[in-house]
Amino acid sequence: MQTIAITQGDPAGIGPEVVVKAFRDAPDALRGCFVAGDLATLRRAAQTIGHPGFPGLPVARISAPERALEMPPRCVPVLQLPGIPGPQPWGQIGAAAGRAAAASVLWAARAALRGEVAALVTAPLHKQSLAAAGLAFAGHTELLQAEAATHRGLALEQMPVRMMLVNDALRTVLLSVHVSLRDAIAALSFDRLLQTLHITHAALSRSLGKAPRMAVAGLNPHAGEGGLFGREEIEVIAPAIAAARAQGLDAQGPFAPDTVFMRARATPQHAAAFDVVIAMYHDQGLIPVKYLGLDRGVNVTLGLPLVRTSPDHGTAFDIAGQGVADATSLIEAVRMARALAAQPSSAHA
Ligand SMILES: NC(=O)c1ccc[n+]([C@@H]2O[C@H](COP(=O)([O-])OP(=O)(O)OC[C@H]3O[C@@H](n4cnc5c(N)ncnc54)[C@H](O)[C@@H]3O)[C@@H](O)[C@H]2O)c1
Ligand SMILES: N[C@H](C(=O)O)[C@H](O)COP(=O)(O)O
Repeated sequence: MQTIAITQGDPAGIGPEVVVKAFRDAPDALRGCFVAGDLATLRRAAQTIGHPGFPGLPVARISAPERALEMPPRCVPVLQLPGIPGPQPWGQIGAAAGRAAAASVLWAARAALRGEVAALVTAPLHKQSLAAAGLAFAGHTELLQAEAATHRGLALEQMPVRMMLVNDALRTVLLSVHVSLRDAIAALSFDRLLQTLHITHAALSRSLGKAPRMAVAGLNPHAGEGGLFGREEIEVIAPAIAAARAQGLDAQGPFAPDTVFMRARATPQHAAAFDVVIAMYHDQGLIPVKYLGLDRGVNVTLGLPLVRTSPDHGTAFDIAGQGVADATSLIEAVRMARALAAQPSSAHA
């Protein structure tokens, strides 16, 4: 069994406590996992889930990733990172919290790129704390892209990545992620959509074992209604789909964005018509997935030469430190990371 690094997340948020909960509630799934971060932060998190008769979980310092394999179930192994800031006030944006979250992700990313861990699972960080710490990345996706490009000696545009959100009913891949809606519309181009289709096709062909049926959502209401409500479908989206089809990909659309997710959703009564929906911007894709339940979704970065998954929720500052946060999404992220890492080629997972 290989080891998986879990990043601690923002110490002011629910990341550390969902991590310790996952070790408590899913010891089999968490076998071989360890936390890259700060021991005191994880010990404080373990206290949040203690109650009379259950004093919390043991949190043990390990000296190297492979030591995680020797840990008994329901013990949280932590690889203490040098210089990482310790516990921070719950629910507050801060530069020290951003530095701590970033240190954990950077360590885990580099370990994964060197092949020292099989995958990384990232607990949520707060993007404003990351910015306060002086890191010019919108989130994990952009930071990991930059680390991977540097590791390979490539320019950023030579390491294109995409965000995929998955639950048991839907998959969606986003054309653009953390940009304003105005910039997202500007980012829609023939090349970017074609590249998104190729990245999605490559990743899902590996994980599904067959070419994915890809539905492309329109940008405008009713996919433009024949040009009455916008021309992007006619001028950009349809030509990119046609080019992808000519290259042998199973891409269809553009479909009306308000109904394509319904058609792609798998239910016990209804087989999904598509394996994935390509969404034209962040909220178009993420609202349908998150609306089905934050506990069910997993965020996977496609295009990286490493496996990275994450829960689909954020730092939830409103409930941090109370021990009430649901760890299901993190547990699902660990299961998915293990499955992706076990594929014959996990590159561009
Ligand atoms: N993977 C990540 O690092 C990640 C993912 C999403 C958001 N974020 C960041 O997190 C910060 C806060 O984002 P937000 O407030 O928009 O979304 P959020 O997901 O943190 O919270 C939205 C709502 O869902 C609830 N919630 C979230 N996770 C929960 C859980 N595990 N159990 C129970 N309730 C839960 C919260 O209490 C809140 O009411 C932002 O900086 C955002 O960018 C990070
Ligand atoms: N857009 C993601 C979501 O809402 O789930 C989230 O912000 C995470 O982004 P990174 O994986 O890039 O941190």
